[in-house]
Amino acid sequence: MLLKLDQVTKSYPGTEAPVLRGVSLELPRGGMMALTGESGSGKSTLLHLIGGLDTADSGKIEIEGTDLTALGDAGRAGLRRGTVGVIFQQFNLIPSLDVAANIAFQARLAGRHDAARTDAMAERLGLADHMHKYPEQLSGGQQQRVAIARTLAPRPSLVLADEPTGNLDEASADAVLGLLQDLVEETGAGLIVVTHSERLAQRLPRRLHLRAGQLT
Ligand SMILES: Nc1ncnc2c1ncn2[C@@H]1O[C@H](COP(=O)(O)OP(=O)(O)OP(=O)(O)O)[C@@H](O)[C@H]1O
Repeated sequence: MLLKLDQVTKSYPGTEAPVLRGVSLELPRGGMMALTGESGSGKSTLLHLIGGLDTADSGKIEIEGTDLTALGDAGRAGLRRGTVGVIFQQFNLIPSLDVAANIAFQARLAGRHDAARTDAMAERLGLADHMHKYPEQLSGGQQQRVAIARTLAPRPSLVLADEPTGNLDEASADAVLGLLQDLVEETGAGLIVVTHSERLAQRLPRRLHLRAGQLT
C-alpha cells in the first residue's frame, strides 16, 4: 500500500472541536483520488499531515510502509525531498531563481536531477520558451505549471496537490489537471488532489469527502 491512514486525529490550539476526527484511508500504489469538502473541513490539514509538514495528535500515517508518526523532523523532511511531493495552492516558487532552476531545485536536493527529464517535462507543460524567465514574469497558469514540474522532477511516489487549479479559469484548470494526471500516471505515482470543485473531482477515479473532520 502506498498510503495508509488509521484513525488520524488533529486539533489546533484554540479550536474547540478537533479538525480531523478518526480519519482512515488507503491509497494503493499509482492510485488517484480527489478530496473535497467545504471550506474549513480540514482538507489542507489532512494534506499537510500526509506530506509530513505537520504532525497528527493520534493515529497512524504510513507511506510505503514507513510510519510518519514515528519519524522526527529530519526524517519527515527527508521523506518530503524524495518520496512525497506537494504542490501548494500559492505555488511557493523561488523568486530569485529562473524557471529552469525552480524546476530543478527539488530534484537536485533529492540527488535525482536529470536535465533531459526536466527539459522533456517543461516541453510537455508548455514552458520550454520560458525557462530563463523569473516567476514574476509568468502568468498564474504558467507559475502553476512550473510548480507541477518542480514537484514531479524528483519522481515522488506520492503527489499531493492543494487546489492546484484554484486560481485558474475553467478551461485552464481542466488543461492543468489533465496534464498533472498524465504526468503522474506516467511515473506510476499516486495522486491526491484537494479541490472545491465537484466538477474537477469527477475527473478523478475516486473521491472522498470531508465533513466536520470525518471522511464520508
Ligand atoms: N495553524 C492553524 N492554527 C489554528 N487553526 C487552524 C490552523 N490551520 C487550520 N486551522 C483551522 O482548522 C480548520 C480546517 O482548516 P483547513 O485549512 O484544513 O481547511 P480546508 O478544508 O483546507 O479549508 P479551505 O477549503 O478553506 O482551504 C479551520 O477551522 C481552520 O481555521
